[in-house]
Amino acid sequence: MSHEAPVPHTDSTGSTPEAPGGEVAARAVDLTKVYGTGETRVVALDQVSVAFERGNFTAIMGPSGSGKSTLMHCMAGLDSISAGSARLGDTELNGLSDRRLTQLRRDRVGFVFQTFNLLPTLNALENITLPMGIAGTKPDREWLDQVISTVGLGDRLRHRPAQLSGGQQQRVAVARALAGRPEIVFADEPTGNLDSRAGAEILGFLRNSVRELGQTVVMVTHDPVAAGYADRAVFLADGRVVDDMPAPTAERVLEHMKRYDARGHTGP
Ligand SMILES: Nc1ncnc2c1ncn2[C@@H]1O[C@H](COP(=O)(O)OP(=O)(O)OP(=O)(O)O)[C@@H](O)[C@H]1O
Repeated sequence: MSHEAPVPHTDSTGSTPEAPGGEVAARAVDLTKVYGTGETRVVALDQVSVAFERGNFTAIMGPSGSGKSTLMHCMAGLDSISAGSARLGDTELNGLSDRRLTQLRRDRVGFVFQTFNLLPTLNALENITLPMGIAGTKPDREWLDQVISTVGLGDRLRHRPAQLSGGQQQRVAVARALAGRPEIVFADEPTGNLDSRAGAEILGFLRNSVRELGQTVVMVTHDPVAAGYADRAVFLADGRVVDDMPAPTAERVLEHMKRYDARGHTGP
């Protein structure tokens, strides 16, 4: 196997109450994000501390406006941080220049978006390998084959996005996110534009990428069924972490959401 693809770092920041297991892939400590000033000031994240364990599949849940996407964007280096710390491996993101953040996203993070975000003029395989082309790294053939077979794209690699169903396009996006063997994959409502069957397939692939390929996945979702595929569900409300559920099932997540809504977000 070639060693040109980025290999996950092996720093051992250890187990903490915020990451109930082994090594930590990404960690927020007292992470605060404020948008705007004066009357338009919004505290989107209010001293959030959470750690995402390596080789784990975490769902971030919470009502609309609770800060899910903001947390993901700050942890992925897509948005700046107002106060506190966000670390990817042992790299502190707070204070990194735009250039370093761009490099970090390119080399160490995989992304899956609700809207697939594929380039229409490229075929599936070209879309999958494009980020590596930009980064100047050569695909690790064995890993790439494994990823492509995991997401079941073998006979569709020469098709362009318009010739693929939504579910197939999202499979390409998942393969693209995994192709560079990133330290962490962030998925923002990855099944939001799919019917339940295609959604289940994508969630199965994300879960397999964790179980079989050892990847680390953090997924923002509104959907209790989607959260049921994860190893852990972290619940946000009003910019704070309000609950942390190991081994979530769709039923328990739904029950939690009902209970929490019934309390009107007033805390435990
Ligand atoms: N660029 C921005 N400028 C100003 N306020 C913002 C910005 N982005 C998010 N916010 C505000 O921050 C808060 C958290 O937003 P965020 O998008 O993180 O929530 P969310 O939980 O992902 O919501 P949804 O489920 O609706 O996507 C909201 O009050 C939102 O209005």
